[in-house]
Amino acid sequence: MKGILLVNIGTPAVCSKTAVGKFMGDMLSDPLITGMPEWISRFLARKIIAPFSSGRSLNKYRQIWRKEEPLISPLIYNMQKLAQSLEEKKNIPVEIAMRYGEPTIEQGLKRLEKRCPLIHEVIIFPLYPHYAQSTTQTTIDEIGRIFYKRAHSYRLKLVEPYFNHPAFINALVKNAAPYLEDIDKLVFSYHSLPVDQVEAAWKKGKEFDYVYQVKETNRLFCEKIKIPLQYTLLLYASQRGNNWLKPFLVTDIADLPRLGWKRVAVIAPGFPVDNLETLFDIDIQAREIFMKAGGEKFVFVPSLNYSDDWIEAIWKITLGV
Ligand SMILES: C=CC1=C(C)c2cc3[nH]c(cc4nc(cc5[nH]c(cc1n2)c(C)c5CCC(=O)O)C(CCC(=O)O)=C4C)c(C)c3C=C
Ligand SMILES: [Fe+2]
Repeated sequence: MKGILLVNIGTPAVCSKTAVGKFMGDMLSDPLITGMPEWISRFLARKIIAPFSSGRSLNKYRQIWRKEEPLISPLIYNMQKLAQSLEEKKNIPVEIAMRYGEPTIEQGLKRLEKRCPLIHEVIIFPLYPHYAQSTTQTTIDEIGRIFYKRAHSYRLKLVEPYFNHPAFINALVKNAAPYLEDIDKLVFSYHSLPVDQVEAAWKKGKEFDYVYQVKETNRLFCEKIKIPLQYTLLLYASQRGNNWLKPFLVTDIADLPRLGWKRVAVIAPGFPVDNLETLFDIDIQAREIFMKAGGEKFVFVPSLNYSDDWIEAIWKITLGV
């Protein structure tokens, strides 16, 4: 029997300062996130960054946290719904796991093992379509650590970045099409990254090249939906420093009304399920900046979440067809 583990970056367990601080502390202790040695990352994360900036992040989480039952983070909610639908539609056990926070990857694997004692293959499906050391690589490393600690009696299949898979592009197009009428510009928003991390990986080839991969997704999306690439704009969001990939969404979105683009749609193909970075950084923060700068219409394109086309895409990507 086979099983699927959907993996994402993580989210706080509850909407409180302690939980947000813990999540940020775990994440920012990872040398693959910070690019610094482990002991420095750990010290800065737990003693300085988490205590001092968790209040600001909590304020953002408060605005996007689910207001109806279940009162959980949207990222967990969307992943649970996705797992449930995938399991029902494809008749395969599916669990979810987080790189930071819970359920951990180890807990996710144990849940699959418990549910299916005869499991012979676990397919790890990262909810990051593009390679980054802070997502793809740290997930691979964590799985390595888990497998080193104790013996496992099944084989592992790790799904590679699927930024150009036709089924992923098809799901993006089907999901976005209803939102793209009557707009002047389509903005592709991707998570920004430290330039040194991107450059170090890019030298290894296209399989590791974040910027190449996001541009490929955009090109294939435009080709499929039949809109010229010139009608779109690539911006990077959620940067945490100046030497991160530019142009930044928060600065450049404010220029668009002055340039004559007063009606925009923003899509974030790097996030298959909605989370803080889409629901706050784009739908709340970028919207406010754009409208204050004279924009007339701001359309937020929701992530794929648990749509049927996305479930079909996961299935095809998993099977390698
Ligand atoms: C494409 C996906 C992501 C990349 C690449 C990424 C890089 C990255 N992130 C941080 C620091 C933080 N990320 C935080 C939250 C967060 N990040 C992603 C995705 C990517 N991060 C998601 C999906 C989420 C959370 C979502 C949720 O709970 O809904 C946070 C915490 C909160 C905040 O204030 O934003 C931090 C901090 C770094 C430093 C980095 C690359 C080096
Ligand atoms: Fe992040």
